[in-house]
Amino acid sequence: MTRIIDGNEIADDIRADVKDSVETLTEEGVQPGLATVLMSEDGASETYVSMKQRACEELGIEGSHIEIDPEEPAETLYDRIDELNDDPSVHGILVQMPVPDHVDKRTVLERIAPEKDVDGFHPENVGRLVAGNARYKPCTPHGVQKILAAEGIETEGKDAVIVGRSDIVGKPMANLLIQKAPGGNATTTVCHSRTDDLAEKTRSADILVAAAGVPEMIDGDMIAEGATVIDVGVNRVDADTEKGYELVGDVDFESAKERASAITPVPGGVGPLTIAMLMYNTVEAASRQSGVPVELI
Ligand SMILES: Nc1nc(=O)c2c([nH]1)NC[C@@H]1CN(c3ccc(C(=O)N[C@@H](CCC(=O)O)C(=O)O)cc3)C=[N+]21
Repeated sequence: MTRIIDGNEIADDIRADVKDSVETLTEEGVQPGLATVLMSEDGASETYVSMKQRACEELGIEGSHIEIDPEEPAETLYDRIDELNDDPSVHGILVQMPVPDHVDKRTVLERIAPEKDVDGFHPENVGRLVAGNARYKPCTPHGVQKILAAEGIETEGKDAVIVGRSDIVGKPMANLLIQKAPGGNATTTVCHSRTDDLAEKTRSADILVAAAGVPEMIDGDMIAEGATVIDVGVNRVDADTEKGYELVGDVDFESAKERASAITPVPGGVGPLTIAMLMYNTVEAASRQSGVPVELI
């Protein structure tokens, strides 16, 4: 029987643990704070940012939110980042991606103080991750590791295939899976839009991570019998629903579940973990910046 992985349940356990650590910090007079910055009128981005703020509220993390009109000059965003860097009540800063075209993404990522970069996207933090000395593991790949651990899926010695080479999922996922560390030690292949014979590669996977951002591009015949399938895709496709869209993954769930031994659904798979790990990183940031130790698993 194929196991349908319940991401909400795994995220709940992590959030409970994070909440305990928030209490430890607040008892010591440290109120963990996360600032989110949105410079976009995109509906999906607005939804994700409000979900992050709601998660803060639930866990007792002080959430603050800044919205910048996407027509504003890039300097407005850079200035706000500087202010947040200098604000001791803010331990974590997240600038929701994507930013408008006239804003230089690299400048944004480099402007955030590395200690407050709870996304783990600052080049210093990327470098540390690659060197096996991560400060904050990027939320989505970290969440995928938590799913595999919670489900008892061994990575060591296994063939892991990632489809997608983005800076926020594909590349850090590959780095975590090849690390000489628990949740790593996998033989890791990264595929992308220029890969010859993608299906041949995906069929060789014991663990397949789909993170290309292309709706339902991975179907059952691209998956080995008994593989673990982790679907990172969150694609909004037009549909005759109340919201006017339907959320679909990068995996064709119906055909994939006939072959996989375990599979994450969309929604309710990786997404909830992304938010839980953001809370986790924020608490870690507050602990490091205050010197008050916490125990996070
Ligand atoms: N600086 C930055 N950091 C991010 O972490 C970041 C970002 N920019 N830009 C966009 C992506 C996307 N992302 C998601 C988070 C949660 C869900 C999530 O919880 N999804 C729910 C459903 C949500 C819905 O109903 O739309 C689920 O899969 O069950 C999805 C996607 C974070 N991102």
